[in-house]
Amino acid sequence: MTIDPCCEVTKTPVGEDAKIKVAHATRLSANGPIECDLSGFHLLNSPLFNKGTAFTLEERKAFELDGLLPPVVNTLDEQVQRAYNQLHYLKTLLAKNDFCTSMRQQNKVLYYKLVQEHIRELIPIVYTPTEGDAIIAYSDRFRKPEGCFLDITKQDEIDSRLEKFGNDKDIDYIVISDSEGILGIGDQGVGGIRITIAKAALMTLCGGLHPGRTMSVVLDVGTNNKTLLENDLYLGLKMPRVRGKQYDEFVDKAMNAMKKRFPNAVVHFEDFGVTTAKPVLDRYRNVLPCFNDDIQGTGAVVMASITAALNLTNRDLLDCKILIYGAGSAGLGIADQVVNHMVIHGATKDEARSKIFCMDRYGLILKGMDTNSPAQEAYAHDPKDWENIDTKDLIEVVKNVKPTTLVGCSTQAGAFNEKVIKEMYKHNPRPMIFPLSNPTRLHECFPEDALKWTDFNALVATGSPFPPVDGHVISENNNCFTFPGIGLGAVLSRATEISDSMISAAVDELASLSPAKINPKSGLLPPIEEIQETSARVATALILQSIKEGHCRVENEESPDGGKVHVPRDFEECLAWVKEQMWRPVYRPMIKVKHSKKIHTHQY
Ligand SMILES: NC(=O)C1=CN([C@@H]2O[C@H](COP(=O)(O)OP(=O)(O)OC[C@H]3O[C@@H](n4cnc5c(N)ncnc54)[C@H](O)[C@@H]3O)[C@@H](O)[C@H]2O)C=CC1
Ligand SMILES: CC(=O)C(=O)O
Ligand SMILES: [Mg+2]
Repeated sequence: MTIDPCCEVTKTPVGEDAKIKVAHATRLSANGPIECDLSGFHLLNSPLFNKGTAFTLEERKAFELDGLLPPVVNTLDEQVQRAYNQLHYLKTLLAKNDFCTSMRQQNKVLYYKLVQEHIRELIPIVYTPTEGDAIIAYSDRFRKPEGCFLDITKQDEIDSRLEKFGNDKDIDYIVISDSEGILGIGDQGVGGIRITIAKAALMTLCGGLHPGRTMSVVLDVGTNNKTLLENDLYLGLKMPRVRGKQYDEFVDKAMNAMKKRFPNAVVHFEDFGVTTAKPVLDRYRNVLPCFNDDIQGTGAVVMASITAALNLTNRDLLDCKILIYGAGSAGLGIADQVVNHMVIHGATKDEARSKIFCMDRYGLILKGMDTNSPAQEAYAHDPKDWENIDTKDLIEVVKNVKPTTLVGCSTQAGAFNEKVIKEMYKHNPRPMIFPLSNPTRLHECFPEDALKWTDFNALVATGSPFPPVDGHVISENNNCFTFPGIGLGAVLSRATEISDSMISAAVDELASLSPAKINPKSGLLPPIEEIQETSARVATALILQSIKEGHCRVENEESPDGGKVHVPRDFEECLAWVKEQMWRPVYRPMIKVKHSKKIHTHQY
């Protein structure tokens, strides 16, 4: 059985005699027929190849499906309509999430088409916030495994477990988590596999990566979640989370094995714990192409929202003062991204850092506090400037900083209360207020309140989706606006690394797409309905920057037509090159072949 997204077949006959001429237009061509050597029940049970009632009469003959399907042949649109009707009978969000999961396991094209057609309604079901509840309930609601489970007690099996997903050039993108800091719901043990599946699915939905070429991996190192440990049905390792040297060695073995087996894959770190996320990123970012979504993806989307808000209100980047409430992975990632961006746009590092104020559970981060992590110490302010001020009190800190931007990534629901917001508004006529803590119930404030308390002058963007408030669109300030484009760009350029300046280029591109410059009420970020176009543009900006920096490897590769791959330097031409390689949920004609060139067992 094979799927070779590199192969574009120019003729479209079905059957074993089909004369197949392969014309490689681009490395990942997303059009044309695909080869398949499955038939009968095996084919119907293969989510990547299954078309269900949409198999044509010719395909039913060629693939031995006669008698296994009712006689009517449906179009994809008809199937989507039927699936959408079924979804509507379901009463709870979790039941809808289950329905979508099982559809993804049956028929990928139909799943992605359904979600794409109803993206605003369904993204909160297949991603945050509902996915968080599905992760909490993973062991209780488990039906069918997806993804790759690497187990700290079975380290000699790492490679053989990865091998089941292919070889060498089979995988473009790996999402990996150790599950310690899932969304805002903490340590979820083995259930964290689902965040890697959800993020990989968004790479396809939003970033156009082929669903058979992404991979989801959980590192099971135990859990400190008491509820899970006490649950008889818990499916992961029932032991306390392993830390320190043993943990580091396990991560190291896993990363080396991935690099060896899938040398072209980009690695996306997701929802590691606050003490491991940054060290793991720092350890591997020069070893293989990788990024941490919570740190860099979130930093990038927040920086883009800040830029869009500044453009809207004619303010300068260097006039910003940013108060970050919750200095963990996301908070410090945002701080780092703002500093990088300011430096790229002309500030010195010290000047840029002086604009950032971080608060954590022990109050404003000041130099010499023994609770500071090394990453927090970089943003510590001089205690002399804060004498006689209660730095544990957010209102007092707001009063003294007079921030232009208030960002929440603390998981402290309601922390941005009326007094805090009104204090901010006193000093700033167009405050930027970004409560980012997921899921929705943990947001530091709700958009309706923030707008009401500021006479509708606040520029609000939130971590999870919210409906508009009195005609004001609330943008979802979620890393799903950046990681798909960053990942796609890194995959297509075959980036050797993902540098800060490549991410800054992505930020500028995303900010330039803000609809607020045309209509101030229409949100800081482009609508989710345009996410594929947005991701393609973000990817293009990243690729062009990777070329400037010498991080683009794809031009060393042989092009399918015999020469070397050439990436166009003109933005619009490069964008077309990117789009040509993006996978889309359409049924491609299928060619029956006897034997596959490659086996990807995970496609079954
Ligand atoms: N919108 C988006 O795209 C993203 C949202 N998030 C959300 O941000 C939140 C934080 O995520 P991470 O940074 O990954 O978690 P984390 O655990 O690394 O950081 C949370 C930080 O909040 C601090 N904190 C706890 N109580 C506090 C208090 N009372 N006052 C001030 N700080 C306090 C913790 O000490 C910790 O440093 C989560 O809810 C997560 O879902 C995270 C990444 C992306
Ligand atoms: C969105 C995301 O990555 C988080 O909440 O962790
Ligand atoms: Mg995350």
